[in-house]
This record gives sequence, structure tokens and C-alpha cells, in this order.
Amino acid sequence: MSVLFVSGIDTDIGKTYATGLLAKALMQQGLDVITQKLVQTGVSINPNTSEMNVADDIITHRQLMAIPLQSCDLDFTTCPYRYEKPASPHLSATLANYPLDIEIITKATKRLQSEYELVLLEGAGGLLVPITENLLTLDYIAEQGYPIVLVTSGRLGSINHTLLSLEAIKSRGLIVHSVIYNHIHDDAEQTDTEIANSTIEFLRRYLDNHYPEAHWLQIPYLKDNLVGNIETLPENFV
Ligand SMILES: Nc1ncnc2c1ncn2[C@@H]1O[C@H](COP(=O)(O)OP(=O)(O)OP(=O)(O)O)[C@@H](O)[C@H]1O
Ligand SMILES: C[C@H](N)[C@H](N)CCCCCC(=O)O
Ligand SMILES: [Mg+2]
Repeated sequence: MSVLFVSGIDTDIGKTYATGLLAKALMQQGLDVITQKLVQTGVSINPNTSEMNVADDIITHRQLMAIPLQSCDLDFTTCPYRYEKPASPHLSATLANYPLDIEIITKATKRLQSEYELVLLEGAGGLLVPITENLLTLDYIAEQGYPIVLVTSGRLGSINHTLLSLEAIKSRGLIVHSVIYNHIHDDAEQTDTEIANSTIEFLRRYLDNHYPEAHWLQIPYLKDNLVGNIETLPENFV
């Protein structure tokens, strides 16, 4: 396996944090790993060049990995399509009048595969987000056959969203490589720890029963400095 697709139960669930921390942990195991972003919306324009900046999620991945931006970031191989409107990619591309050609993304991934042992490819939003008017994220993943890493959380509603995502993955005959529980809400005052802990227990049991091959990982709540580690990463993860 040389590409893992990192998705989540929704946007803003912590895919970027999970991708960066996973890359860091794998790097520490000695793997030559790079991250890619399928398509980034909500990107700012560089006032000096009037060009779209490097994708925000790529910048955060590198900060979490504690490495500088790489040449494949600066030439935009790690995120060829960047749009200003922070919306679903199909809408952002229409508003920008700049259609997304999925072949360009596939070629970029292949180039990264030729240079690295593993590519962690982060999606935009959840699994059924439209990349274009005619292509859902999950259908693209199915075309490519990528195993999926699914990021979830302990907020009320996550169980339903997680199980729906797992069902959708199964319906396309794809592999659930792992589920990452993000402690994203741990420091929020309104967090109900009884619900969060029960969600962890329920999801673990559900995975054991229905997806015994899938890995279960957790990432901690991170302070602003973006320093942290995945709790445990099995040696046989990839
Ligand atoms: N483990 C964490 N610790 C602290 N804050 C977190 C954590 N995970 C996520 N966050 C917060 O939640 C926000 C959203 O997380 P993130 O950007 O990783 O979401 P995403 O799933 O990648 O969203 P998108 O669909 O836009 O790519 C972050 O900017 C950060 O503020
Ligand atoms: C802008 C945002 N943070 C993501 N990058 C894109 C999320 C698209 C979600 C679309 C949807 O599910 O309705
Ligand atoms: Mg992200």
C-alpha cells in the first residue's frame, strides 16, 4: 500500500491534525512519508503575486511533522487545486470559474508515490463531498482503490456519523484501514466526558465486531503550538 486516504465523519473533525500527526509518527518509525491534500477550499491569495497560497492544510501538516515546506509543496504537487471560497469543492471551483481536472490530482499522487514510500492523502470534508458536480469523493477513492483512515470524535452525533461513513465505505467494497478518535473537544467546557468515553467504548467494540482488521488510534487535544503525538502506533500499521 502506498496511499492512504484520510477522511472524516465531517469537515472540521480533525483530518488535518490526524494526517500531520500520523505522518510524524510514521516518519519517526523511519518511513519516507509525505502528505497531500485532495483539494483545498478557503485559501488566501498572496497579495504580492496575486497567486493562491500553498494550501493551509499542507502548511499545518508540515508544522505538525516539524519539517519545513518541501519542494513538492512549493510547486503545488501536494495540492494542485486551491480555491478561495471556503465551501464544497464543486461550488468553490464553479465560483472561481476554474474547473478541477481530477486527472491532474491523480498524476500528482502518482508522482509523490514515485518519490515517497507512503502518501497520506487528506480529503476535503467527509466521504460524500462532491469534488466536482459529477464526482463524489468516495467514488474517486473507489476508482483508485485507496484504503481509508476515518477520523471521528466524541461529540454527540459522532456515533451515527461514524457508522454511516463505515457503511458507505463498505458499500463501495473499500477497506477501512483505521479509525482515529480525535480528542478535539477535550478542553471545551461543555464537553460531556460521560458521552465521549462511552463513544470511545462503543466505537471500539463496533470495530472489533465488524471491522476486526481496522486499527484504532487516538490523538490528543493539542494546544496552539501544534506539538503532540499519536498515543500508540503499531509497528505493522502500514
Ligand atoms: N486534536 C486537536 N486538538 C486541538 N484542536 C484541534 C484538534 N483537532 C482539531 N482541532 C481544531 O479543530 C479545527 C478543525 O480541525 P482540522 O482543520 O484538522 O479539520 P479538518 O477535518 O481537517 O477540516 P477540513 O475538512 O477543512 O479539512 C482546527 O483548526 C483546530 O482548531
Ligand atoms: C471549507 C471546509 N473547511 C472544507 N475544506 C470543505 C467542506 C465541504 C463540506 C461540504 C458538505 O458536506 O456540505
Ligand atoms: Mg483539513
